[in-house]
Amino acid sequence: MAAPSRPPFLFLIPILTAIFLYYWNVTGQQQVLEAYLVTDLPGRGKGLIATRNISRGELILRDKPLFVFPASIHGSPHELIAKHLTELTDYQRAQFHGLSYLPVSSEADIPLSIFQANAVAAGAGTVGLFPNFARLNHGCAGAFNAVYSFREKEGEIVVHAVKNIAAGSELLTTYFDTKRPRASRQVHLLQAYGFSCQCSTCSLAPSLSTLSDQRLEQMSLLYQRLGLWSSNPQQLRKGAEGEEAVEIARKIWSIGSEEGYVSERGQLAADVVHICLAHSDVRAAQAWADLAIRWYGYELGRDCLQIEIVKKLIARPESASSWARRSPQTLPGTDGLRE
Ligand SMILES: C[S@@+](CC[C@H](N)C(=O)[O-])C[C@H]1O[C@@H](n2cnc3c(N)ncnc32)[C@H](O)[C@@H]1O
Repeated sequence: MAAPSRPPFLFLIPILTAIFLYYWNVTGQQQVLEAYLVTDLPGRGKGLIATRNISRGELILRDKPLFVFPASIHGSPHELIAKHLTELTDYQRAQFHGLSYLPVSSEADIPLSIFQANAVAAGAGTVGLFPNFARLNHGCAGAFNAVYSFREKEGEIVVHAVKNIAAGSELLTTYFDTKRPRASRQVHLLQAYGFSCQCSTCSLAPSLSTLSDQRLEQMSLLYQRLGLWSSNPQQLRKGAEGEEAVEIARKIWSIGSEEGYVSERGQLAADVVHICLAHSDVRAAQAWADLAIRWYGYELGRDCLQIEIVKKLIARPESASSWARRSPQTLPGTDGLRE
């Protein structure tokens, strides 16, 4: 009996599959899907575990909100949440009800408690509930390895790795500014989120914890001093001047490296760009701009708006609002700063 003839295009199937898988990998789509799994973790509900090594700067997840709210509302938050819930699909409602919440005195309070335990800022004056992102647990100071940011244009939240993360490690973001001592962080986390933090920074031995507290407090004070800098000479508010201001930024950077606190660095470097431009030092401004672009890329993604702004600024320094507003000075660059 003659063998049934096979359609001539069948041989294309494995080739097309290989091309598809290659494209899937190369574009990073697969990486986004497979970078983590959601699992139960003892004493912390659910959390995200890396399923493979993740490199600093990788996009870990992106998420659309189930719904968003104005940050301050006039009516009853219960009613507003109830209204939003009726507008969700069954699947979305199940996602919402599956999220964690703080202890409540009555069942009717559960939706609000879910919202309070999980919602985050979603642009100016707005908070949103992002169902996949909401599974991300918290780590303080040197313990968190991922940061989130809201993309106005896409209306979604994105999470990027700010450290290299080994397969099997938990992905942790930070719920608030943890540049403060352990005791104060613990009080805040217990009140606002109902847990006693056991992250690697909170679990340091007492002597190391004291050193960590000192570093974090110092970082915070230095940020305050840097915040007093103004490009406008009429607004001298006890702020550090030129070289001193840049040295403060360098000190913040170094303490951050020691502590393992490697966040907000894109913004820090971008602030120094303005200081350098105010003192007409384009060479130093360029060095800080390079650093800002690199760190914004890690923290917010290489396609973020902040990078566009820095690039435009450094391409036409004279167009900056801070340009040459202070006396010309040669300022410190970025040499010797550790990653
Ligand atoms: C936004 S949710 C995070 C996901 C949550 N674990 C879950 O099961 O859906 C916030 C809640 O997670 C828990 N959580 C977050 N970080 C934690 C940590 N480091 N240690 C213990 N519990 C934590 C707390 O119960 C907190 O109220």
